[in-house]
Amino acid sequence: MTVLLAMENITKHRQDDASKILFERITAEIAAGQHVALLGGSGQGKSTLLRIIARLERCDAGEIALHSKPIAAWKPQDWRRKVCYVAQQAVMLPGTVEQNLRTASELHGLPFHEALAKRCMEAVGLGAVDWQKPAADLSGGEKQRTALVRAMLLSPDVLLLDEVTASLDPGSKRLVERCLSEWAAQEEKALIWVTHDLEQAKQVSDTVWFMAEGKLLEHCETAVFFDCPSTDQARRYLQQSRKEEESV
Ligand SMILES: Nc1ncnc2c1ncn2[C@@H]1O[C@H](COP(=O)(O)OP(=O)(O)OP(=O)(O)O)[C@@H](O)[C@H]1O
Repeated sequence: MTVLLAMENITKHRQDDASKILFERITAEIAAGQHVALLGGSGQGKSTLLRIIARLERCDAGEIALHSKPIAAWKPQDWRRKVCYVAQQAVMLPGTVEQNLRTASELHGLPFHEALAKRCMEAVGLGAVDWQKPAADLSGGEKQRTALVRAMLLSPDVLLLDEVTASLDPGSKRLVERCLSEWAAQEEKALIWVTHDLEQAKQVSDTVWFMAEGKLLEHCETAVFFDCPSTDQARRYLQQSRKEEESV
């Protein structure tokens, strides 16, 4: 297994109280083609960790490297092309859908692959969307999927997905899961999914990273995590999540 991205002892303090730790000493690696579900209760810092990996926020201590090269040795723009973050609330750039799809590639000096963009839009269920429509007029779920396609067109080595299907209907959600999983498998891309949907985590990941009490408490194969988690915290988290799912 060739390590693509490595984190060592990543620590972050709380933004509202810098004397308190949000999480500490997170050490983990991800390889090309590996699909991680990053799980944990609300407020553990999962999104913060993704944003640190995406270089949108700084950690307070620790090291991150991509292809064995430390983050500080990369130009920020090069890092952000290879490690893309898709937020839960998709942010559209001003202009049309087409401009949104084109701009990311152009900003990074990459050619725009129109045929690939069309295939990806179709694969996520947006084949009928008018590319000349202002992106601001898309629905929340359409913006979310357009943002995903925009990120995939950059062909990042690591795609960071922050609850990206939370606003989608079940059919669109399945399309996105399938599209991302197939794309990642074909291209040997690494995915890190933050999700509260345990069924989704089982389906899309081969590895679970579980955060609780400010630490990465479990780091194991997905089946092992769900069948026999090794910590009480993970057992409680799974029980609680299943109860919540049953009550919906
Ligand atoms: N920009 C910010 N300014 C201040 N506090 C923030 C900011 N972003 C996150 N936080 C705080 O950091 C903590 C961790 O938030 P984060 O969103 O990373 O957790 P999470 O595990 O992803 O939560 P959830 O599952 O609810 O999305 C929370 O207490 C949150 O309020």
